[in-house]
Amino acid sequence: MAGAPPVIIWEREVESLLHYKELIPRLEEALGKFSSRDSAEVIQPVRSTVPLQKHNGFLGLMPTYMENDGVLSTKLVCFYNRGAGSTLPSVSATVLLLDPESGHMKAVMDGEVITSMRTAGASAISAKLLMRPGAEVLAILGTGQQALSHYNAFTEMLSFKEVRVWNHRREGAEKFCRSVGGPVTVCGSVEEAVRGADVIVTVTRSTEPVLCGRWVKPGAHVAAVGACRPDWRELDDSLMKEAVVYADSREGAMAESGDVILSGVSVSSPVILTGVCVSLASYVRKNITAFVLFAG
Ligand SMILES: NC(=O)C1=CN([C@@H]2O[C@H](COP(=O)(O)OP(=O)(O)OC[C@H]3O[C@@H](n4cnc5c(N)ncnc54)[C@H](O)[C@@H]3O)[C@@H](O)[C@H]2O)C=CC1
Ligand SMILES: O=C(O)C1=NCCCC1
Repeated sequence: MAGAPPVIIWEREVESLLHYKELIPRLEEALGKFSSRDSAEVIQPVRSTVPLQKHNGFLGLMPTYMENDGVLSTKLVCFYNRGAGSTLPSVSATVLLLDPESGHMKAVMDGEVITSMRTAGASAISAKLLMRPGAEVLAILGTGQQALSHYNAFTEMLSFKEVRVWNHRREGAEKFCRSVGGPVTVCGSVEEAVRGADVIVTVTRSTEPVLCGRWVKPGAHVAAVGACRPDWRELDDSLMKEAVVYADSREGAMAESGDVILSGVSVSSPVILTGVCVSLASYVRKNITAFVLFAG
C-alpha cells in the first residue's frame, strides 16, 4: 500500500518557510554530523552525475540518509553551462523526502530555493569559522542566483561595512545592485573588487580562473562555489597553492572541483567545521583560506 500521497511544497512556500536564522544552525549541525563520518548520523555518497550533452548540462543524483534523525531524501539537480542568450536558469532542482521504514514518498519539494539557500548558508558558515575577526569588506564575483543568496546570507548572518560586486557583464552587476536591499559597489574589474577584501565569494559560471592569488590579501577567506565540474575553474593555481583548502565534502571536492583537481592541491581535513582548523592557516604564506562546496 502506497500510503498518503506526498505533500507538494513548491517554490513560494519553500521561500516562506526557509529562513537563514533557522537554516544556518541546522546546516551547521548537519555538516558536523557529516564530518563525524558516523554512518548512523549521515550517509551521503558523492553524487552520481549524468551528462546531458545535448543541453550542455548535467543531472546530479544526491541521496542522503540520516538514520538517527529518521531522514531519507534525495535531491535531483540539473545544472547547465548555458550560453549568454539563454533565459533558462543554470540550476533546476527537486528534493524528494521518503519514509525510511516504508520507502513511501512523503514530500516533493522545489529544490531551487533550497539549493540557493543551503549553498549560501554553507558558505556563510565557512566564513564565520574561517574569516579573520573584524572582517569588513565582502566581494562577490558573479551576480546570478547564487550571488543573490550569498548576499542575503552573508549580510544577514555576518556584518560587513562594504559589499562589492563584479560581473563579466556590467549590466548584470547593475541589475544585481537594484535588486538587493542594501548598498553595493559595482566594480569594473575582478582586481578592483577583491583588492583588500576580507571575504571573497566566487559564484560565476566561468570555466577559466577569474580570481588570481596575486590580488588576494593575506588572511582573506574565499568561498568558492561555481567551479563544480572537474574541468571548470574560478580560482587560479597561485591562489589554490597559497590557500589552506577546506570543503564541505572532501571526497566530493576531490572528485568534482576543477579548482582542486587541476591545481593538484589537497583538501585539508575531512573534519572542517571546527574553529581548530583556523589555526592551520598560520602555516601558509598568505594565510588565505578557501572553502569549496560539494555536498549540496
Ligand atoms: N557548489 C555548489 O554547491 C553549487 C554550485 N553552483 C554553481 O555556481 C555557479 C553559479 O550558479 P547560479 O548563480 O545559479 O548561476 P547564474 O547563471 O544565475 O549566475 C552565473 C553568474 O556567472 C556569470 N557568468 C557567466 N559566464 C561567465 C564567465 N564566463 N565568466 C565570468 N562570469 C560568468 C553570469 O553573468 C552570472 O552573473 C554555477 O556554475 C552553478 O553550477 C550552483 C549551486 C550550488
Ligand atoms: O550541490 C548542489 O546543489 C549543486 N552543485 C553543483 C551545481 C548545481 C547544484
